[in-house]
Amino acid sequence: MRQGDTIVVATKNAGKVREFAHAFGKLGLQVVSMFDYPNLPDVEEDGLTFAENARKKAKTIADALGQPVLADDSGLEVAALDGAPGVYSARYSGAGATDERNNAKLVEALSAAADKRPDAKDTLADGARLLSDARFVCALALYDPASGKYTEAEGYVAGRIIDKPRGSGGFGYDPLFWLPQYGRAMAELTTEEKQAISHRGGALQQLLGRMELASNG
Ligand SMILES: O=c1[nH]c(=O)c2ncn([C@@H]3O[C@H](COP(=O)(O)OP(=O)(O)OP(=O)(O)O)[C@@H](O)[C@H]3O)c2[nH]1
Ligand SMILES: [Mg+2]
Repeated sequence: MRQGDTIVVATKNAGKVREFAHAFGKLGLQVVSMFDYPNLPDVEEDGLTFAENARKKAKTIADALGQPVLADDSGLEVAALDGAPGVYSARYSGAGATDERNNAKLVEALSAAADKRPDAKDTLADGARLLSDARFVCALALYDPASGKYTEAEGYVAGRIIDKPRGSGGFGYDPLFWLPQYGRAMAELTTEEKQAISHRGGALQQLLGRMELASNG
């Protein structure tokens, strides 16, 4: 990829588009997403892993457009829920899921069991309860239809789920994702700060390294 080039990201998530536009913008690359292309096929995200779904989204859209495409499949794994909602994070609260409904369902699911667990006794200064350990996972896949090859990367960030939302940045579960080492929720970080520590930022750093290696032969 060269300065001034465009990179296609196979996503319909405005929060992801914002984060990718920020990251690639710093490299002089412009991001376009599925919002910019009408008539693209729908991709059924039926994989059992983030990586599988990311590969499927990238390949379906890359084959349709006849050019390389990047896809992101990501989600939240909550320890007290045995890793749920995981690959179902976007649809956790069922048909017509929204970030608000997903967050409400998460707090409800955790609050019920929280009293029984020692790791759920901690509270923040404002009285918010820390309900469970959790992590965000992000799998990235870049597919090039000309070579038939994938370049892939995965990133993680650990935190804890709180029972009262904080901050207005980011998207999804960010207001409930407490970062003990920063003393803030993910939604209280700027895009720049989130990029530096997030699952998506980490995966992207790794992917860029692999793309450079690939293009250097
Ligand atoms: O608080 C969050 N901060 C993040 O940084 C983050 N990254 C992922 N998620 C959650 O996981 C789902 C992804 O599911 P997902 O990868 O299928 O994406 P999506 O369906 O929203 O869009 P698309 O890219 O598939 O079009 C999202 O909807 C969110 O609920 C996040 N939540
Ligand atoms: Mg999706």
